[in-house]
Amino acid sequence: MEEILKVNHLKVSHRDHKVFKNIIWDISFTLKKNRCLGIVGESGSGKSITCKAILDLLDKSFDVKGEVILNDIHLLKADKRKIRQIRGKEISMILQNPMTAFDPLYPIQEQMMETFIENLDISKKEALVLSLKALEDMNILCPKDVLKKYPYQLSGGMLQRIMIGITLTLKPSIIIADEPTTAVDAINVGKVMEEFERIKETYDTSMIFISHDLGAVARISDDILVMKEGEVVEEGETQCVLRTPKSEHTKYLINTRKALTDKFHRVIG
Ligand SMILES: Nc1ncnc2c1ncn2[C@@H]1O[C@H](COP(=O)(O)OP(=O)(O)OP(=O)(O)O)[C@@H](O)[C@H]1O
Repeated sequence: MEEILKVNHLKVSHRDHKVFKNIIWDISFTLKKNRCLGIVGESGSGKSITCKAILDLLDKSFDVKGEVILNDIHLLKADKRKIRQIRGKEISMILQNPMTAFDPLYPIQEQMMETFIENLDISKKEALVLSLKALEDMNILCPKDVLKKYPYQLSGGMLQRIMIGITLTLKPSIIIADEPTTAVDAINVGKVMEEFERIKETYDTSMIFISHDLGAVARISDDILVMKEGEVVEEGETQCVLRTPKSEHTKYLINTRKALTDKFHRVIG
């Protein structure tokens, strides 16, 4: 299977005055074309830092070593302009909190149009058509009204679905979704997850899906990477790893998830 993104011996450390801390020890993995790689691990295991390091989104207090190769381009060696282009066109990130991705001062329509004009080099008229289509594709009701709203007038779930719509319109080769349901209310979590399943089925894209929720990762990913304290403790095809986990930590995550599900079933009878 064709590999689209290769991460080799990634190491990340952080320096705050005289305090030095290793965050990612030495991890390697690949994202295969048209597959979804789930990265699972408890809070603080290094999932977000790994993805930010890949996209050069960490500030100067972090030191990043190793190789990140996207279609033969070495991202950690590429100049800032090239990286910015890649972030817009090749790799898109869907963040934990969609509220932070939107500017509170402008209506959704203006922000969507600006993003499309900047990244797709199209006219205002075309950008408006695309904005409407992006919301329609997400099955968002009354899309014309939604476009007129300010971010604070919409729920976290709605904003995240709009974010997904924007991302899909840009047609990146890779989508990185970092805990995309964290800021979404319980009622809308299902809808956002359904959108991710639809992306997998319908679009020609490869995806990294990060979550501390093993259930969500199991539902969406083809391959899985289990992280603990900045290291990869297990990797492989998701169904295979979940059926026959080798690492004690994977077993622990599976049992924790099972205990939660059992409790839920007891509560709802
Ligand atoms: N800005 C920062 N400065 C210093 N250390 C940081 C910073 N951001 C994260 N870290 C540290 O890096 C480690 C990994 O954090 P990271 O955010 O990648 O974890 P995570 O697995 O994504 O957790 P979560 O599920 O809570 O988002 C943690 O020990 C965290 O304290």
